[in-house]
Amino acid sequence: MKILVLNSGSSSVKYRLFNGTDTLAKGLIERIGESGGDAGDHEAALQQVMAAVDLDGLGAVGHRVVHGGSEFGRATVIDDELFAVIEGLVPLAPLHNPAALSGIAVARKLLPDVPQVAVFDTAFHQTIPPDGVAYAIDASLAKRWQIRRYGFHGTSHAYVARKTAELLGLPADRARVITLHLGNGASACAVSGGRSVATSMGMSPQSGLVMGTRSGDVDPTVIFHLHRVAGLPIEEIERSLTRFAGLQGLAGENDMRTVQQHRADGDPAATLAFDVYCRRIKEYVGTYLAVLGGADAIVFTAGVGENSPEVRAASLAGLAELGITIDAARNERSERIISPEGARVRVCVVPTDEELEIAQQVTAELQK
Ligand SMILES: Nc1ncnc2c1ncn2[C@@H]1O[C@H](COP(=O)(O)OP(=O)(O)O)[C@@H](O)[C@H]1O
Ligand SMILES: CC(=O)OP(=O)(O)O
Ligand SMILES: [Mg+2]
Repeated sequence: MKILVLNSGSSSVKYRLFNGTDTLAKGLIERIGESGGDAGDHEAALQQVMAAVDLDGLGAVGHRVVHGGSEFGRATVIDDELFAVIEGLVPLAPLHNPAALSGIAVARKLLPDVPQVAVFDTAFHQTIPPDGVAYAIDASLAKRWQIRRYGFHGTSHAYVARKTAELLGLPADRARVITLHLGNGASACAVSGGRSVATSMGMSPQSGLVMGTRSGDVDPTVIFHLHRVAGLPIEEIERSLTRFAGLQGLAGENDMRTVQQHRADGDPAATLAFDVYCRRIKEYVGTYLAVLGGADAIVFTAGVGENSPEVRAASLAGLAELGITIDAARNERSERIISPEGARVRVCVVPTDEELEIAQQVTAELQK
């Protein structure tokens, strides 16, 4: 079946046209809404995508939808009701869900007879047990306002955990894998027998690891303090913690390649940013080793995870006592397995492929 996959991000749209698992066409429209960007807004970007690909004989459109709330554990065909649900979740994923909604709206208008299917970042994390999703806050408030951990990047964590188990010949129903998705957004996940049991992002894609422009974990008092003592309006605090935090906040650069260059040149701010970034990863690895009771594999993926030997080495340094070591030469070459022969915990580099995973989930859903 011919499937168009749309991965609409906060400022970009990635698209890929599949026939089965073969890629017929793909592309990226970047810096949407910025001066000199590829498109003025998401709608214009999606019109460009639709004009660029041959839509003849298309069987379905698969949409990456970041926030699906509590209800969706699998890919779901989009009708008016689901569209409204995704709209209702915009406050919980303000950087991401609006982009997906424009993609769905444009695709429905141009292709009214083609099924549109949503694949949610949150779906894979529906298996996290109640004690892994509840925040210890007033339970009546949490219930009324849907406050809980949802978790994100699920499509990527699911794909990479499965690929890792295949690569290492681990039994799919028992493998314990810690997946580290380090892209612009970044999150860690503990996967037991192919099911997510813990993840670092929470109610929104804001908590957990340090990211390009997002803070990751901070004490909530930071927000009260910035409001009450520093006098910043709440919108400005949100902007600061989502757009001017993370690597950007610490080093003035959101791109890990630039941070690494400045660090190599001896810039103290870039050095601190790199160290905070890697230390946070190590803290989550320790947490998930405890949650899983040990791990068969730790796997790095996405832009930073797949391409930065420095981040991989620093994040797992000093863990030999726990059976975790990295072979420097293998790491430098970004080989699939970067732990030494015979290591108790295998350390891997496995490229993610959210678009392929979305296409496969869409096919499975429509053939059900
Ligand atoms: N060779 C590299 N070394 C370090 N970081 C890299 C390298 N290549 C890409 N990256 C980083 O990967 C990040 C983007 O990851 P990616 O998975 O493409 O993001 P997205 O979430 O937009 O899909 C950027 O911070 C970029 O700096
Ligand atoms: C959920 C999320 O953070 O996505 P991205 O990494 O694409 O921003
Ligand atoms: Mg991404």
